[in-house]
Amino acid sequence: MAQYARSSAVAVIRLCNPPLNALSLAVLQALEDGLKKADADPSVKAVMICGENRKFSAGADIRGFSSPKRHEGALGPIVSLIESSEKPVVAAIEGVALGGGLEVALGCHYRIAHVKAQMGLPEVTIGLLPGAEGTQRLPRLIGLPAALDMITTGKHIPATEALKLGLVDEIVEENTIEAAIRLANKVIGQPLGPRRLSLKPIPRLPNMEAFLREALVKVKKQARGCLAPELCFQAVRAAAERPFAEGVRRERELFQVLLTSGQARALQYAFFAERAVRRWDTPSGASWSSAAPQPVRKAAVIGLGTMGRGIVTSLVKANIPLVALEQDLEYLNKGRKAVMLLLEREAMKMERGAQALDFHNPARLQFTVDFDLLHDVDLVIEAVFENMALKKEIFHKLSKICKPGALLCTNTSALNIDEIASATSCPQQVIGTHFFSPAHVMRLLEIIYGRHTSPTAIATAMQLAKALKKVGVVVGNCFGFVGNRMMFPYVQQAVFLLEEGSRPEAVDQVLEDFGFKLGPFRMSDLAGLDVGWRSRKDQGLTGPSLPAGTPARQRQGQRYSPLPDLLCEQGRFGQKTGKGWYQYERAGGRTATPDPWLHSFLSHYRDTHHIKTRFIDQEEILERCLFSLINEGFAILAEGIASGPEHLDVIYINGYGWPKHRGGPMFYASTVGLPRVLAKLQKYSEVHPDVPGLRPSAFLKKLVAAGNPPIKEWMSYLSQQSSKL
Ligand SMILES: CC/C=C\C/C=C/C(=O)SCCNC(=O)CCNC(=O)[C@H](O)C(C)(C)COP(=O)(O)OP(=O)(O)OC[C@H]1O[C@@H](n2cnc3c(N)ncnc32)[C@H](O)[C@@H]1OP(=O)(O)O
Repeated sequence: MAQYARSSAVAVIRLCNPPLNALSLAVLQALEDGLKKADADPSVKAVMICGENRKFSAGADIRGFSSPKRHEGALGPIVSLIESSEKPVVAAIEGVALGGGLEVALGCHYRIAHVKAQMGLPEVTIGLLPGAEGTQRLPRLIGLPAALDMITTGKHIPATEALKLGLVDEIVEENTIEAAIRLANKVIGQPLGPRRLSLKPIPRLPNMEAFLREALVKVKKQARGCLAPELCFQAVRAAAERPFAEGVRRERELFQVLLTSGQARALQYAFFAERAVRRWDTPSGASWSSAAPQPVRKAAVIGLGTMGRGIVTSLVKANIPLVALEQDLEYLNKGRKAVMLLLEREAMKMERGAQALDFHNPARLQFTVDFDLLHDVDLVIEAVFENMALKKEIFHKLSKICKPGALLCTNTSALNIDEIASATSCPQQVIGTHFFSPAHVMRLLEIIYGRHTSPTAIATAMQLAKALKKVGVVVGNCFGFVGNRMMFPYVQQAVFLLEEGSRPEAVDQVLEDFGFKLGPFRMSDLAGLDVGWRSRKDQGLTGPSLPAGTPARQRQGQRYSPLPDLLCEQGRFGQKTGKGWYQYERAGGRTATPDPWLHSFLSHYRDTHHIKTRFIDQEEILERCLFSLINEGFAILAEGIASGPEHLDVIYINGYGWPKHRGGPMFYASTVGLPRVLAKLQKYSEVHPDVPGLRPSAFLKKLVAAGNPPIKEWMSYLSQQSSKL
């Protein structure tokens, strides 16, 4: 857990807990033992702390925060012990020094880092604060503004920036350990007082009060309901306003508040969920552990509309040579211009600058209308209009032109992957890659396997997600896949609530207060109401193919709301037309304001259809929208479309703006309690028997009958069911 060795007068303590030397109780104990041994040995004149496998430490073992043997009180005293050592202690930072790992380094008298090392205090991202005196030491070392920024955002900073901030004393390009031992030998006998951060004053700012006031406003705005950033702020403020020991006491109090808040548990669940979905499997037995990805040396994107442009940008940023194809020169030139603009912007944001992206080099990014240029690519992403016939035509062409083994991906948000694959002679190479808009920004990549998709194809798509710095989530093939399928009942409830008496701004407010970035109506206006309208027309739910005499508010015996169709018929497509569920300052405007026209339109609609208006409270809005979404999640799990609740949660956090501090919809259901979710669905379903989305799923009922087991056990109840069949 920590090795103790000697390099002449320097004691070397190496933290060992692969892969990232997380500070478990055992590691902390071994570190303390090592420090005491070095202290007791008169032949030891200095100490060097480093990590096994060229990684300093990724911080406290996150699993420890929810284990009965909690370790949160253990690290602070060890950091103090390091600092108070009468022998100089040098931290040799390689790989990562994060959270408690960086706090250990802050206790050391000197810090030396490898040029490629990353440092940070990311506790805020898992709902905590740097509770081992980090909120008190860091501002004393690098000043209040930089410390506040690091602690409230949790960002990782590269060693070069750490050097500029004064966080490390030196960076090295070669052997960090040797350099640290040299430094340790050099500083033997030098006074340690000035190196003890707890004794240093915080560098004063000209107007500390004003700085703190403005910083708090910024932190609150960014936090949107998440507690940790504000409590991190308060801990840092204590550093600015109180002596060290008092600041430490305040830090501990705030840490306890966070630890028991529920948000920390949700965020830590989300941390591990994101890692768990990398270990994908399918009901047919394909799995990450046995499937190997194919290399992607060259790719192609077909279609340079909004999605295609973002996808091209993403691939160029990942340094993958690319052919971008459009149907004709007019579309190609328009698409090329837009892509170049996006890439210029991205290059400006990136540290390495435009040249490193190399997008002006035709060998790296080629625009064409010639399908034959796709003959040597390893992977194609089709991102054309959401139209089955068009997609099938393209895939038929691709299976003739592309080299054997090339992966054929379709960017679709709902269409049947098997039907698209049926147009090819190689259905095993066809896979869905559902990007989210804007595709170069959004982290989620929903990866959909069809009946014939090979394990290699899934592994390659997952590898692609990683190369694009996205979170790939593997799911099965059904209408809307996971994300949109769960979204349908949610949006449907939102619209039904308008019919019954609510307003878009009231519904949005409730869901935004819950933590969504955008409520359902603001989100629909942003995405464009015409997208769903087109899909409903294709499904025969509205438009010319709707049989004459179909009741306005019913389809196949189920409740249907024509409200979104009626808005589209009025040309109200959302932001793009300046009017939708809200009005905007102009077509393409982004500032939504409640629209009196819409309010009177709703009143008139209710009158026409003899709907009695009633006041709908916040609880009902929240429950009907969220519980119907969650209910669909249980159906998805039962059907084997996703292999665990984490998949649904990762999709919702990364693709649909679900508040991460609530852990995703399925985790949220587990915190509400499944019996309550079931009871509420039963209640609403009784009032609205013609709404299938409110009818509790059999799997939810089964889990409740089984006594509301913890989320990590849910899936075992499904396998029990199938083994009985
Ligand atoms: C006791 C003291 C009290 C309070 C103060 C201290 C608090 C803390 O230190 S809280 C922890 C702060 N640290 C972090 O939040 C860092 C978490 N880790 C990461 O962000 C990433 O792992 C990484 C950027 C360091 C590396 O990313 P990557 O290369 O993609 O590797 P993985 O994320 O896949 O990680 C590999 C493997 O390690 C597990 N892991 C990583 N960090 C921790 C950790 N701190 N505790 C426990 N486990 C950790 C990670 O889950 C992966 O394992 P699995 O695939 O099995 O999940």
